[in-house]
Amino acid sequence: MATKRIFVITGPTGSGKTTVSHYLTTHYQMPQVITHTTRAPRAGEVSGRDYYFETPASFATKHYLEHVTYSGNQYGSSREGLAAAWEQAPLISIVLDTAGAVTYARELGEQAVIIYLEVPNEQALVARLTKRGDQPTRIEKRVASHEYRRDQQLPAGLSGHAHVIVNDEWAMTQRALDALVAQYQSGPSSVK
Ligand SMILES: Nc1nc2c(ncn2[C@@H]2O[C@H](COP(=O)(O)OP(=O)(O)O)[C@@H](O)[C@H]2O)c(=O)[nH]1
Ligand SMILES: Nc1ncnc2c1ncn2[C@@H]1O[C@H](COP(=O)(O)OP(=O)(O)O)[C@@H](O)[C@H]1O
Repeated sequence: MATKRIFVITGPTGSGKTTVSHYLTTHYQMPQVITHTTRAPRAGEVSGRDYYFETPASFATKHYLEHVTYSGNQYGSSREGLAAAWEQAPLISIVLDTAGAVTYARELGEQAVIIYLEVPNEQALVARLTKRGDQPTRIEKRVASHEYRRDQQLPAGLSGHAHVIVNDEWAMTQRALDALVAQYQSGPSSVK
């Protein structure tokens, strides 16, 4: 049985975390751990596929490995969700803010393969969020939030532990992801 690992996809809003997660699911059938949130669904988002959308009361009833407040909403990932995804395959993925990624690196050690995404040009990032359909007021609030500013830097707790991918041209990102999957499908490895 191959070693169980989790690809933890992190980075600021708009850096491409959802896009990368979707790519890993569609090209490598990598199950994604679905997390819980009290934020309202965006157009097209479905509960149980994108998130489990919760009320503050229902959010409080779950058992979390870690949970955070991000830009005024709560988010959390459960141990049960992790176990359920590993039942399906040894390589799974999750999308987290950088605080969650630090917790995973600390709790799971080498089992957590951290992928930190960045988009160096903020204007390009805002243009992507606009194209995604985010409301201008929502983008302003997000970009001004403490959590967004914090997630623009690789946290000290992940330094030497994260694979940094500059998500500028998608073809380059895809190549970096393909190389990483090949590396972990063929056995254990260290961060380069
Ligand atoms: N720590 C943690 N972060 C989460 C969890 N679920 C989602 N996030 C992160 O919360 C942040 C806000 O997510 P979202 O509202 O979907 O906005 P997005 O950044 O535009 O994708 C993102 O950085 C997500 O990666 C979770 O269970 N735990
Ligand atoms: N390399 C890329 N080039 C251009 N647009 C991209 C690229 N990667 C992602 N996008 C687009 O940018 C927007 C934000 O990406 P998304 O995956 O939703 O980010 P996040 O989950 O980190 O907030 C989406 O509309 C997505 O299609």
